[in-house]
Amino acid sequence: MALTGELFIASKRVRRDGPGFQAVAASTGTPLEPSFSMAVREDVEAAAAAAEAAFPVYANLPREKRAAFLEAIADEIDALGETLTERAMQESGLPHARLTGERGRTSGQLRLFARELRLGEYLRARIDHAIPDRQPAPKPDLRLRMIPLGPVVVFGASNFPLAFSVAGGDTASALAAGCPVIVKGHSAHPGTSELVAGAIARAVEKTGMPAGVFSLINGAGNEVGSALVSDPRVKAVGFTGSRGGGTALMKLAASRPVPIPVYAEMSSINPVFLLPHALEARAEALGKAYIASLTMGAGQFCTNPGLVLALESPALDRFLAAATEAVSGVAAQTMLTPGILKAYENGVARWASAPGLTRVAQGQEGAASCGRAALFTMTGADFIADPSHAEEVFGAASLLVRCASLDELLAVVSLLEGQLTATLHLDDVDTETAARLLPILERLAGRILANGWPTGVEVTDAQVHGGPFPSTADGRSTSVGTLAIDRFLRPVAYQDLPAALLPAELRDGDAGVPRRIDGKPTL
Ligand SMILES: NC(=O)C1=CN([C@@H]2O[C@H](COP(=O)(O)OP(=O)(O)OC[C@H]3O[C@@H](n4cnc5c(N)ncnc54)[C@H](O)[C@@H]3O)[C@@H](O)[C@H]2O)C=CC1
Ligand SMILES: O=C(O)CCC(=O)C(=O)O
Repeated sequence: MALTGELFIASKRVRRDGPGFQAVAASTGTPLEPSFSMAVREDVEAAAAAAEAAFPVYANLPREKRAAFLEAIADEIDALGETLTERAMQESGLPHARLTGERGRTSGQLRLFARELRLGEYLRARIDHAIPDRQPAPKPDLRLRMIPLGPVVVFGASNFPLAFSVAGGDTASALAAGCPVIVKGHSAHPGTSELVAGAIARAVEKTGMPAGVFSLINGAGNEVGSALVSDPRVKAVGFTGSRGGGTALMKLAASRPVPIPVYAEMSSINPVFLLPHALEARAEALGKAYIASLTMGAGQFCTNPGLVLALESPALDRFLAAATEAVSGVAAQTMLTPGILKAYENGVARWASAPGLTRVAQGQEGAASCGRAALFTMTGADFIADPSHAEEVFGAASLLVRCASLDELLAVVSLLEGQLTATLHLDDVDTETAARLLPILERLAGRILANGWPTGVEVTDAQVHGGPFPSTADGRSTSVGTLAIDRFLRPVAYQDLPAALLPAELRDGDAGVPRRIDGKPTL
């Protein structure tokens, strides 16, 4: 399937003849064909106008039609097969197996949202019948359901060119909610983006969706993204990327005449707690598993275990010895972009020159495009003196904090910012310590794991991939799993409306969706 380098405005290919840009092969830096069009102001305008025009039609389609559209996108993505995987490999430097899995995850989550639409539970339909003779005043008839917000802008993420990009979780959940989507493509993988955008455009055509339901816009710098977030027709933003980028967009969205929500997933160091008995029982195995999680995908996961906390003990020395040995054997890995590699190397250099931090191990050297894994340690007391080292170093670098006591460990935890995950390694005998930590971790993170590693996010109903700031902009939501749909919905109550004006799900009789009627759950 030949790439054309065009944008997609209202599901149609559009070429811009001005200066373009090329992707580069992540592993060699060699430019890849073709040249990609860069959007101009009119493209932002056209995409926003088309999304606004599509919104009332798309939002009010029967749920079954939107479900069929999501499934058609999934089928088109699956049909791209190796063409998609190979281009994503070239552009991202990520390995074949990872991208094959990510392709399946991408189509899988679209199908999961189709199921969510059919279930209808997300509508939170509620009916409180009127009581006209209630004293001292009659009770009105009230009915509630969730409705979509309006056009959504999604920023494709560099580190998941499929599952968090053009047809990734943000797009799938926004489309499921009934919101048209304008994607700001990531310049690191424009070919991958074009292939997926083509799949969405074909699904739009095949299922008869309004064309403005989808656009893909590329652009250099921040101009196009800022223009999209500032457009009054845009009603919400999904973003995965840097803390600087995410907070800039939050500020921009908050300073609009009509502010809008930004669901930004930004930085997280995902603390891992090695509780004493678990550490004693399996120090070496934990050390090895830690490094496997840390170095997966060159450490370019926001769920990467960037901080490990444990109490000083001989078992901790054994853990560290095993982790050190494992890191030393890790081959350098291609990083996503030269910018991300540079940011990683700067982060590692900052740690290496910081007083109190010791680099205990490095991975093997590699090509110029590759990042080397790195393992650092420091004491709890030094961390408390300078907690700035808790800032995310995006890549395969991690910090082990050796604490003198549980109180010191708790003092370290109290200095941490919001996290996507917190992990406990524990045995039965550690339960009391874990129980002390648990309420603290609930306040700290969106997902709490026991005896596992935080990388790899299962896409399910009960998933939370979110957490307090700065792991995300709004810890009340998740960007993975079916609850992600909530970000793009708002409740509307209908008081005393005649049945003919009510949406089907709120009329009396069997509506085929779970509802709460006069305080009682149905279905
Ligand atoms: N924690 C995480 O999940 C991730 C963190 N990162 C961090 O971000 C760094 C840079 O990676 P990128 O993927 O390029 O992220 P980025 O945040 O620099 O860019 C992501 C997207 O947002 C846009 N953008 C960024 N700042 C903007 C602004 N002020 N106004 C308008 N648009 C803006 C960019 O054009 C791009 O499309 C990495 O080195 C890493 O530190 C990157 C990916 C994931
Ligand atoms: O670990 C995963 O599957 C998702 C991680 C993620 O969201 C990210 O790295 O941006």
